[in-house]
Amino acid sequence: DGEASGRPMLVVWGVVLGFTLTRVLVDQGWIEGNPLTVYGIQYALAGAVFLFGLAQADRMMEFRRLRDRARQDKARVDADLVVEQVRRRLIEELHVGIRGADAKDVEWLAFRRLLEAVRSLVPQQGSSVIAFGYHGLDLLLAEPLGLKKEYTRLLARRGTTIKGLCRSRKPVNLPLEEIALPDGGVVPGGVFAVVPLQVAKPGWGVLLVRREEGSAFEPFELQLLGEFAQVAVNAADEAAAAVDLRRRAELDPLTGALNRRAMEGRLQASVERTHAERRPLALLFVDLDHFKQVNDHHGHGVGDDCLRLASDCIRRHLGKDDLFGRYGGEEFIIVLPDMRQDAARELADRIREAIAGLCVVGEANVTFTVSIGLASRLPGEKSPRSIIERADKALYQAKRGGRNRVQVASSHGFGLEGAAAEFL
Ligand SMILES: Nc1nc2c(ncn2[C@@H]2O[C@H](COP(=O)(O)OP(=O)(O)OP(=O)(O)O)[C@@H](O)[C@H]2O)c(=O)[nH]1
Repeated sequence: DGEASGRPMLVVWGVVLGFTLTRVLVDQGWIEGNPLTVYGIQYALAGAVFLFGLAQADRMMEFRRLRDRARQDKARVDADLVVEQVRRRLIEELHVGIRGADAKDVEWLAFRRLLEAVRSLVPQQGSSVIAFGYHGLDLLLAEPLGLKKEYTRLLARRGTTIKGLCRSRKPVNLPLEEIALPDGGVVPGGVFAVVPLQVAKPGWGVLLVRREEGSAFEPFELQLLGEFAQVAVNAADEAAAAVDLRRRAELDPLTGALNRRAMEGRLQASVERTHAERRPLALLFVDLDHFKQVNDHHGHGVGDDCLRLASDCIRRHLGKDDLFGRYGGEEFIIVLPDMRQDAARELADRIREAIAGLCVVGEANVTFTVSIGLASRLPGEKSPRSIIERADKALYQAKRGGRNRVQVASSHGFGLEGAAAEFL
């Protein structure tokens, strides 16, 4: 550039030099004077000054252009840096925040983190994540506090449109008019960035980001939202898979009951908690009667079916805080925290009766029964071992007493007879 603007100046200075020589020759009388030979030097100098000014203006403009471009580049780099920082923070938070979280909280936590991240990146009036059938959840709604109602209404009115847009799997702008409802509520309006979540079918999910009407999201914003949503979905998928793996490692594959190791850990915690809170706890030892005969007469497959049926039946009788584990081949333990002995006995009887009514349908219809030993945590008792021992003894008595019955353990001989029988 410098070379290009320098060339005309060189020519002009050459012309000035030429006219200076001509003037000298005129002054010496060697050539004839006329306006060109006498004043040519002034014309050439004026031209030189004009061209110099032009070149300077050019340089100035070029300088401004470069400065503006540098500013834009810096702004872009700064913005990219902010995006990367937020992305890194989101990944870290997802990694730390949802690992080890309760299985039921994993998705919700991941999407709350996502909403916080996009709020700091994309100017908006509010955002929410809505997902159906994701990881087996009916409906998952993560939204800023206090806006649950609005988003629920939005879903009721615009759910089909939003779901339809999710099919394209690409983030898009969706302008929506606000709807005033007869009950005084409103369905929020504005421009919505509809960002489909890549979740396994038949589930579907969307990140919705709202802005005032007339301020559509730029393509780079939509792309950013799509990328961040994907980061959160991946993290939620991984965390849910890890939870699933942990859960499976605790379950008995045949019956789906807790395996013995997991059961012992949970039982210990449950006994300690009820001891600390001075609450009752009942434990049932359940054993299938004459199970060897079932196996011998009908085969191991039918025996397995009996174990599965009995387990499903027991589970149907339990609450969400009760524990159910397979303790041995055909032995199960049921832990009923916060349940007094009377109630536990009634429950045990209901389970016994229900199992007696089961039937494995096959070549022969096989019915079977269970015997149950019941023991309660005694006041002051904080270890599961003695409770299991008592329940086991009671089970033995139930077997000796003719099977298909519930036997309540006696607390005699455990040195706790004197303690208040407050849980019994
Ligand atoms: N089909 C099947 N059988 C099992 C499994 N685990 C243990 N068993 C069988 O369970 C039977 C337990 O028999 P026993 O301990 O003699 O007791 P029982 O025949 O049930 O007699 P009582 O308990 O005295 O009523 C054995 O035959 C085991 O082979 C299993 O996973 N599947």
